[in-house]
Amino acid sequence: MSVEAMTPPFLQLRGVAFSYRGHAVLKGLSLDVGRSEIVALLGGNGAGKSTLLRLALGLLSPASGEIFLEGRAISGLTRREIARRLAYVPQAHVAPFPYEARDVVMLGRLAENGLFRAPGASDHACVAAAFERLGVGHLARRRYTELSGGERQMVLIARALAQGAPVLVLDEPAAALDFGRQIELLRQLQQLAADGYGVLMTTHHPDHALASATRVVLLKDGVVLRQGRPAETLTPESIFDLYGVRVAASPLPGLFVAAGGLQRPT
Ligand SMILES: Nc1ncnc2c1ncn2[C@@H]1O[C@H](COP(=O)(O)OP(=O)(O)OP(=O)(O)O)[C@@H](O)[C@H]1O
Repeated sequence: MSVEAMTPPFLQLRGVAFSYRGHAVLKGLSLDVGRSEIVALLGGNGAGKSTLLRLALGLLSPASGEIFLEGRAISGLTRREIARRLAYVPQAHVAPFPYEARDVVMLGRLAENGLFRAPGASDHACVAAAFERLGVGHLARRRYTELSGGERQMVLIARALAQGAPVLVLDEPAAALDFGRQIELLRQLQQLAADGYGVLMTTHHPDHALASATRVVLLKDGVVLRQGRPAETLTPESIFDLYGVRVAASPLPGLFVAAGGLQRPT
């Protein structure tokens, strides 16, 4: 058996169910995120996508079923152990204090350092590398509160990279971005996946999933309606089942495919 086959996926959900005060949101849901995978989670408003992310982050506990990070049950991991395995990118938010963007990214190092150790040279190098990798080094000294929504989103992704976890969990990462930056973001995610990261993201854009995901998971009524390769899974029928709207077979309305895939012309 190959090493690949023996290594457990970065993230596994097995039969996960969850209710908010008697309101069942997830009813037995299973999915995996492995190395170099981009898993896009789609579902209508209120389908339970954010709830699923909160469960994966260990912020909520399932009523039944199990969640594993690198094969270890999340229920047995400390917050720090979870943070070393999984980094969360929330939707771009406004910070209460005018930190410099590089200080926001340094927060990603907390998982490694804890609250009481001052950042060292290796932490500063890690933060600089995260900015560099995303091509947004020019934002490092800017005040986070003065950045645009799209710029903040890139800073939050840099923070997740600085955390050093192999799985990135992103909540609608393209929501605040203009069209060009959406394409750029998806390209970045593809590059990160090519480098071995596992990516789990929610999206309201089937076209984003088609363009970038290795697998899509369609969530409805608390269960996985379908999951599989984007081109085979995102069909007019499944879009209708998911959102109740009829779309043409090809191209989907509103779908603009960047020439040559997601590569931006240089
Ligand atoms: N803290 C909470 N207490 C009670 N109910 C909640 C809570 N958070 C979410 N819900 C409910 O759980 C369901 C799933 O919500 P969730 O935010 O996970 O959906 P979502 O798929 O992320 O939705 P959207 O696409 O609109 O962001 C909704 O019916 C919502 O009203």
